Amino acid sequence: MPRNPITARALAVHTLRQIEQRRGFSNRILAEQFERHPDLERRERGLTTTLVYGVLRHRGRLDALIDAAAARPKALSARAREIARVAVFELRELQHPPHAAIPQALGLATALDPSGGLARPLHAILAAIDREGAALDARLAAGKPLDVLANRWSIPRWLAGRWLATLGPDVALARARALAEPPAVELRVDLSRTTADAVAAALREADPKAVVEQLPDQPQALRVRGGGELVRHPLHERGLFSVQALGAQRAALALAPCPEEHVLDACAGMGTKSLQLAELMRRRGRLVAADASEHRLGEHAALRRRGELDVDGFSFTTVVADLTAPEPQPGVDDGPYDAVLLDAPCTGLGNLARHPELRATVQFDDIAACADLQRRLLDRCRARVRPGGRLVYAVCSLEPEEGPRLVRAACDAGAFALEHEETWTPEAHHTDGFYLARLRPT
Ligand SMILES: C[S@@+](CC[C@H](N)C(=O)[O-])C[C@H]1O[C@@H](n2cnc3c(N)ncnc32)[C@H](O)[C@@H]1O
Repeated sequence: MPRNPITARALAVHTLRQIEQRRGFSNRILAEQFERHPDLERRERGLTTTLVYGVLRHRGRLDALIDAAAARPKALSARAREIARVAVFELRELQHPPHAAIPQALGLATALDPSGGLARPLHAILAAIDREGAALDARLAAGKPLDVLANRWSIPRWLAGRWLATLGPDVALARARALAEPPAVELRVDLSRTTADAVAAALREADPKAVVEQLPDQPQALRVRGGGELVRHPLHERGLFSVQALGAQRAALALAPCPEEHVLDACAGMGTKSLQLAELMRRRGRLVAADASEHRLGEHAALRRRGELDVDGFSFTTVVADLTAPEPQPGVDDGPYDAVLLDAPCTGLGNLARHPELRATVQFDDIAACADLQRRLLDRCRARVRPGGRLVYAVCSLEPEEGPRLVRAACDAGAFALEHEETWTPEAHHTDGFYLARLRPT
């Protein structure tokens, strides 16, 4: 007999457990699960994605609601709590009717424990939240600012305290609200080979329900909602667009590499910005993409093909190197560069909407640890820029120690002159948090 296909709710619970146990990136673990269930229909994949990201974004609030409704909240096993979180998210955030959300959750609980020992307390919790959820949510939204940020908006308490101190309650609350929203997919169009109009038209044709927005002051950018899995689109396969957040798109633009220049993409990772640098260089000159992770650089073979980077007059090399090392790194230190992009490793705290699992994994001490690594990378990368050349320092975090404070300290120490600075915030720009600075070594 054919096995029953897995349901979206069951797969969401399993994926959430995996993300928590492996402390992994949500997008990678979800993609891995979809690969294991290739027969899952598009609609079910969509619901699984909504449930996984929604529960991660609202976890603090869902737990506060469950704790308020449960007779013995500590008695819930980790899996039972995950089933409850999914159902409460459906009831409170998606406004799914109880007759859809509750029996599904009870079915999962009964499959785990056929005696009903799990389903009975779960039923009591969900019935209470169905009856009183609006009042419970109103209570979470009405306390002291620190409690509201932590309980209603699911910001880790230590981070909520920092935001209140540095941003004040209004901005902290606006940021937390913005980070609770599912973000649109942002795309960068390769303007050296096509136009934003042409890509927008192709996306609308592929999915007439997709909402594709062009941004007047960012001609390379598109913002898409509901367009399905865009990385499967043929134009993505040809490298004519890349998935990249708006602020991140600005880093290479701020560096403004020219054709024939010698450019270093320090911390190139999987190469999204390397491809953009090549586009801006019109595929002429020399581009070195370096990173400590051989695994991440492994993506560059596909990038080379998608981006048509193997052309006469353009040298694109990929180098595994620790860019903090004091000794010269072969393949990287073969001459000073006209321009260096340092897209530094960071806490990722600007990305809490797109990577909501970071709410649970990033800790206070990580900020100082990242800032220390960033300082060493900035110092070594400065030595790689030719006199008169330029460096763009960028991070997807809005914590001052990783961005403006670090850059100011380097400028105050006489290492650089600050030429340009940009900060992209979720509350003001409806995108991921991003900071960048263009610096001239002095
Ligand atoms: C923010 S990610 C880069 C993302 C990439 N630029 C992109 O656009 O896809 C930071 C990168 O820094 C790399 N990294 C961390 N420590 C490093 C070091 N000491 N030397 C070189 N690269 C390092 C990580 O492997 C990671 O790929």
